[in-house]
Amino acid sequence: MTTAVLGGGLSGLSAGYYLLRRFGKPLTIYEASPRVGGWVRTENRKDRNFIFESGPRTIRPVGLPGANTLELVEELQLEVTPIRRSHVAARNRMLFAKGQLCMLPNSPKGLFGVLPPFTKPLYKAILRDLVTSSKKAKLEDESIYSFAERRFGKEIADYAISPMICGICAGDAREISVRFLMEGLFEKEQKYGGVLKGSLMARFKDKQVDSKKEGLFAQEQPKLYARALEEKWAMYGLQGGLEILPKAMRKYLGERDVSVQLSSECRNLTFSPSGVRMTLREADVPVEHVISSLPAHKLAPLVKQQHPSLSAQLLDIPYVDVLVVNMQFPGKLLKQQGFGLLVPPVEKLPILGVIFDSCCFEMGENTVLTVMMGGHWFDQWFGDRPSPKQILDLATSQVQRILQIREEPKFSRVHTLHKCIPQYTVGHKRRVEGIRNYIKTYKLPLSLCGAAYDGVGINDVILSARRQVEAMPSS
Ligand SMILES: Cc1cc2nc3c(=O)[nH]c(=O)nc-3n(C[C@H](O)[C@H](O)[C@H](O)COP(=O)(O)OP(=O)(O)OC[C@H]3O[C@@H](n4cnc5c(N)ncnc54)[C@H](O)[C@@H]3O)c2cc1C
Ligand SMILES: C=Cc1c2[nH]c(c1C)Cc1[nH]c(c(CCC(=O)O)c1C)Cc1[nH]c(c(C)c1CCC(=O)O)Cc1[nH]c(c(C)c1C=C)C2
Repeated sequence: MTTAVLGGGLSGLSAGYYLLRRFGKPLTIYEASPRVGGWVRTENRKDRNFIFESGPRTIRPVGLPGANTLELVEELQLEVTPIRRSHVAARNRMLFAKGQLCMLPNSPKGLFGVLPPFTKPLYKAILRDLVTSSKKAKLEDESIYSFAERRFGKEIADYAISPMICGICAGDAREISVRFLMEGLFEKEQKYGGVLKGSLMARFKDKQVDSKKEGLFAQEQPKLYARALEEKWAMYGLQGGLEILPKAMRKYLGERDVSVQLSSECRNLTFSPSGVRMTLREADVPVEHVISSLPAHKLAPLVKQQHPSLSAQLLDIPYVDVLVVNMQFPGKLLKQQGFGLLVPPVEKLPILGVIFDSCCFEMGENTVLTVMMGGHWFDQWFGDRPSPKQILDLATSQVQRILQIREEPKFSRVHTLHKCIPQYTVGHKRRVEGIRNYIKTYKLPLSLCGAAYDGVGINDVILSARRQVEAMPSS
């Protein structure tokens, strides 16, 4: 079968990897830009011993999706930089709220004291879940904010859940589906009438799903995953930065005669009983099957001519813009060590959070920080399109205020990431089912993977590619 993959981000490259493994060639990946990696982009300043990441920097080695990524990392023989659970970057996460930097609890003991910005011990929120019955009619979906407020109270919704949502999808918890982050908890509540009750009952009643049962790994779990469990990794990066991963995937595929065509934007897809005609800038290419890893809003115009309703459904998945400002300061300037800080949206500040890169990874005598801004609130703060200098000045002044750093950054970068993170708003699961049902009903030789559908993290987009390849007919 001749197959084409659209997009050379992590999901498209993964689709190429799994297609090669399952079907062999011929196989081509078409990428619109002149590089692979999509949102994964590293600037490695070897000369000064620091790294700027404008996209992701860490991966979680958790569960089946985490094990799957580690299998790939192992196959590509990449050098990992583990961050163990005992590491300061794994233990310390902060909030900037009510005018102060607040450490989030990192052990069960922390649930019993009153830790700012919270005004009550956190165990009370858990008790509230135990005594609150699920009297409401059974819900198909709701916002993660309303779920958290219902079960744990407004304070938890504002100061724990809302910033966490910012730190994953730069979104507003009042709009994001509870299924995005808490599918398991939501289902337990709906089934057993409470999150805690549900978790306990499920231990006895529900079957455990493990990677072997799902048949993902032929023999046993990947060695690197076993190492991550044994060494208690909380997360990991890659030596040289995360862009090493897409670069290594491209090399791996190239060495096996898979063509990765850069600067090759697909402009239209025409479906017929014999397959798909892909319109590129200079040629039309017929193939039997297409796997699209494109953001939903980029795939929509390609199918609009023949399938306007599919196109409209794809456009119903919203995206947000994020501003990323990387900064380097000579010397060790941070008074508090940790992964970073998040700013709860109720604080109404112009930043979403700051990552302490030089705490996560060894960067010599440098302080490296990444400030993230915009997201759901992009237009509110940046609607009048400030210049890169104005954005840098704003980020610097926030960092100086919050972290009491007096210096100006020596090196910096400002990136505007347009429509970089999809928002799994209430009803997302239904929308994705609708899109996939349409494709099935019209028997389109099209599979969809990537961040738009089945999870926004690196593990999710790699696994989504694998699942789509496995679901393809064998001839
Ligand atoms: C700021 C930020 C921080 C993040 N941090 C983390 C993190 O810490 N941990 C984590 O796990 N995840 C993180 N993520 C998420 C992670 O980066 C994404 O899940 C992942 O990169 C998405 O990969 P993808 O292949 O699905 O999509 P993309 O990276 O969007 O790739 C799609 C590709 O398709 C190409 N394309 C578009 N249109 C066309 C066309 N018409 N024809 C051909 N090609 C086309 C694009 O150029 C692009 O290369 C972060 C994301 C962002 C934005
Ligand atoms: C402030 C903006 C953002 C920060 N990171 C991201 C945004 C939009 C993007 C992002 N971060 C994570 C993921 C992957 C989720 C997954 O499925 O693995 C994505 C897409 C990881 C992550 N980072 C934080 C949390 C709570 C998570 C979820 C998983 C985990 O618990 O490790 C915290 C966090 N993110 C940012 C900051 C400043 C921060 C906290 C201190 C930036």
